[in-house]
Amino acid sequence: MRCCSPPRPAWVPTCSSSTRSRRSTGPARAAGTGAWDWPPWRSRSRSRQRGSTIPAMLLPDAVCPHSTASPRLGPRAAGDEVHRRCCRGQPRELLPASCPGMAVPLGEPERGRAGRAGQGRTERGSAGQDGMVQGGAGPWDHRIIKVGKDPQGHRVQPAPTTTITPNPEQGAWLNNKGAWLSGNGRGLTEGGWLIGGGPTPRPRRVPLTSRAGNGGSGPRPLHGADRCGAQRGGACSALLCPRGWGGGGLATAPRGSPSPPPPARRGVPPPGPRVPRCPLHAPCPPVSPTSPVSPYPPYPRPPCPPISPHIPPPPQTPCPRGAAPPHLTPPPPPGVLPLSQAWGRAPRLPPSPLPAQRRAFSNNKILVELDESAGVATMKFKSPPVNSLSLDFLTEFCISLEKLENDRACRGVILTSAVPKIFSSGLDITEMCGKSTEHYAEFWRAVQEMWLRLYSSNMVTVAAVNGSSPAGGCLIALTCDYRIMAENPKFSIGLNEAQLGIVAPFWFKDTFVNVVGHRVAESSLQLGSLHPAPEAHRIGLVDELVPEEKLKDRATAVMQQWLALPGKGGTSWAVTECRNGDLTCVGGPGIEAGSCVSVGTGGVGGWEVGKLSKAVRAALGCEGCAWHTAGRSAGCAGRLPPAQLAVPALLSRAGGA
Ligand SMILES: CCCCC/C=C/C(=O)SCCNC(=O)CCNC(=O)[C@H](O)C(C)(C)COP(=O)(O)OP(=O)(O)OC[C@H]1O[C@@H](n2cnc3c(N)ncnc32)[C@H](O)[C@@H]1OP(=O)(O)O
Repeated sequence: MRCCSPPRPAWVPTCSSSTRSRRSTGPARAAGTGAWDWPPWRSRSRSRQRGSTIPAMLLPDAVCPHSTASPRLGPRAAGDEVHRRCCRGQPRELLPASCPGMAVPLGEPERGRAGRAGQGRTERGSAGQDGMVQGGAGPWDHRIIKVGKDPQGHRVQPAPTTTITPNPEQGAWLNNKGAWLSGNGRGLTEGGWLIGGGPTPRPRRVPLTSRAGNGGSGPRPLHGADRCGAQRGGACSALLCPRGWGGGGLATAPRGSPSPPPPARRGVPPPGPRVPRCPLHAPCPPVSPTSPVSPYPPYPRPPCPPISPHIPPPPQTPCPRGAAPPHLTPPPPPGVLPLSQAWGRAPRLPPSPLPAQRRAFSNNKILVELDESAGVATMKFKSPPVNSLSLDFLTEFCISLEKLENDRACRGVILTSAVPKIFSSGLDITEMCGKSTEHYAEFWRAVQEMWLRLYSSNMVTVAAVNGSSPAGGCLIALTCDYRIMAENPKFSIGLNEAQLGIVAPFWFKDTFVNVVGHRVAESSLQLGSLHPAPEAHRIGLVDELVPEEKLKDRATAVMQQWLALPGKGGTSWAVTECRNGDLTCVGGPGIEAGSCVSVGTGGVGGWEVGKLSKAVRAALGCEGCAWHTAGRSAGCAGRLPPAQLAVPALLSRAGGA
């Protein structure tokens, strides 16, 4: 129930006050032009000011005192009355849809009343009639559309069908009847209609049936499961509560639907397909038709707890290990990667005396088996024929890794392949040609994220290389703490990009240099060498060779050795950032950002995406910063003064066992 009632944002004005403030700020006309220079109700700017993106247009009319008149007078009459009483004959185009004066859908007989809205700016044709609607002076001068036709020139249905022409730059929308709409893409209101949309304009017509929910005082916020705030980690705004908000659901009209479905009675779902109820929220208790319960939701309402999308909320029982379970740890601030949570994890626990517990989860590309008693997971690549690193693979890799990061039972990961003779063939070449620029960007972001997450993992990472491992496959192995390879001379490993006529990105190169040293890396990269296993061992590219059948056992033994070390048994590292010429610790595993050794001024924020990428960019761009790991330093560490180079070594592990 708590989650079903929609929140009333603290800043939301009541209808009357918002009407007042709108009037007080007044829709100013540009001098001499007669055009409205800015719609004063533009909720977008209001929302921005208040740090919210919820447009005022989505305000509940429940907060409008006028709405009390609605049951008595009926929606039309109430609308007329309020329009006269409060809105002082303002052109309808300039009224917010949350005003009950707009309760009657445009396109109904009232339409004629609106007349012109600003000389020379918008001129409303009758619905369905072709005619020009053009912008006048003002920010939307350029806007010219045809009444009765959509932007593609297709003829559209007469009113109340609405075609929306978005102007993302201005945050304003124009319909085919010349009325300005306001909103931020999460929902647009026009009279008795509420038009769904997304940040990318996706015109959908949704007849507003929710008026029935409170006696018909005006438009209701649209809610669909796809818009549930809780599903995006925010507060739920589910409006499907039968206690008043929308009468149990909003029907979604198919495109071009000629008319809205008949209004529903309060508490009775309207006909038509129902928007699915938010699966994250408990259903509201049934409300009897005669229930004296207020149809309006109580507010302010505490926000729903942050819940990862698609993961059902875990039972909030005490953690058997005595520490706060991960889902009860405070959510990271906005813009902070969840990875940071892993840094703050409680000290490792000694191996459990209980019998070995194994868990496994799998996705299409990767099989993960977690031995809880050992605290070790094995990630097996299973993407035949060659485990190429496609976007899907990389995404699933990062998700699996993050799951393990956040799993308190897991302290180390062994990476290996379930495909015979191939560890990984590297980046999927088909992802790098014939695709859109956006796809390339997404793909490369995924490649980098894979590298960053693995390199910065809080867990011990061991690569059990049981097959060939060119290019990107080699990068995965290089990014681990330790590499064991099957001693099969047919298996080779290396950064062979030069043989393909491409250049290994500099962060591939840096990772390579960190492992094999400068000179070996230089010649190997220049030749694009793929080193057979024995040679790879000789040059230090892999740490040891073992017969293939012993690879798993050896990897497990190495892992135990690492995990037996004090502290987390993992790598110790910190991101350092250059500020005013000084290095500052941004954070690291078990190291609170800003609370560890810092050289120079203050600590900085933590694992914040922007800052991290800035640090990494700076590190890799040799701007005087370095991204360090204990025992290996990436980037341009060589340029740093010795004192700064010593910083990572000074970092002691906090929170170790
Ligand atoms: C723009 C800057 C980018 C810089 C960074 C680039 C990083 C990279 O990782 S680039 C990719 C580099 N990878 C390679 O060069 C590997 C090429 N592949 C091989 O050497 C071999 O395929 C093998 C040793 C991995 C496996 O050999 P084998 O068992 O004999 O299998 P096949 O050669 O017959 O291949 C089977 C099948 O898989 C396709 N394939 C192989 N590698 C890739 C790949 N990287 N991406 C996509 N697809 C790959 C291969 O084409 C075969 O497909 P079919 O012909 O359809 O059966």
